[in-house]
Amino acid sequence: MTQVVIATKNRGKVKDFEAIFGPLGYEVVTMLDVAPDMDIEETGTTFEENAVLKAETLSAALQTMVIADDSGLAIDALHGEPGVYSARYAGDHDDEANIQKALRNLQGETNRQARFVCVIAVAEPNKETYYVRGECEGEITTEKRGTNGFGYDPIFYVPTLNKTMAELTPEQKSTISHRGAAIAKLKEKL
Ligand SMILES: O=P(O)(O)OP(=O)(O)OP(=O)(O)OC[C@H]1O[C@@H](n2cnc3c(O)ncnc32)[C@H](O)[C@@H]1O
Ligand SMILES: [Mg+2]
Repeated sequence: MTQVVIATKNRGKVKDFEAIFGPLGYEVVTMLDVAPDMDIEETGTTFEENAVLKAETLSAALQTMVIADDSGLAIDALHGEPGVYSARYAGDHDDEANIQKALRNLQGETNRQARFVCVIAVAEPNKETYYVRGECEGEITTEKRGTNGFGYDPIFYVPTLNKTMAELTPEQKSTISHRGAAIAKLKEKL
């Protein structure tokens, strides 16, 4: 089976990638499998910078093609916060604390418009790195709903489906999500 190496340690993202690459006949391999002790510091100020950084660092270490995903939530009323800091907004990868901070900062706010952004970078030895970007529009709820997915999914409402991201199956999520949109663009390039 052909392997795709993803420079991530986020099990939620891995599930999203498997939902899309699995049916295409690819085996998804991640940093948890091939480089569990490696930590790539996300020093960039944009999703693009961080995605390229993660893909190129792991690709150089493994000398193989690597895909990386840098993503996050941009809330209009909070001027795009938490943005590239989505994973470490309130606590390092503490989804619950991050959600509570977002809800607290939006208390009494009527503008709930937000979008998920996903930039996927592809790095390969001796080739030029490239990236694609996907977005998904939604609204921040006032309380959590649903238990699927990860991160901010329980408070991200998708008006067209009348559900939060956490109320969707992984397959449903991939058809409308920022990650699904980015992977669709990626498939055209691979
Ligand atoms: O860097 P890696 O190891 O890939 O994993 P990470 O969780 O640190 O990933 P990011 O640096 O890209 O930060 C993305 C954060 O944005 C949020 N996020 C991204 N995509 C999401 C999605 O589909 N649903 C909910 N939250 C998401 C979530 O809090 C993630 O931790
Ligand atoms: Mg990260």
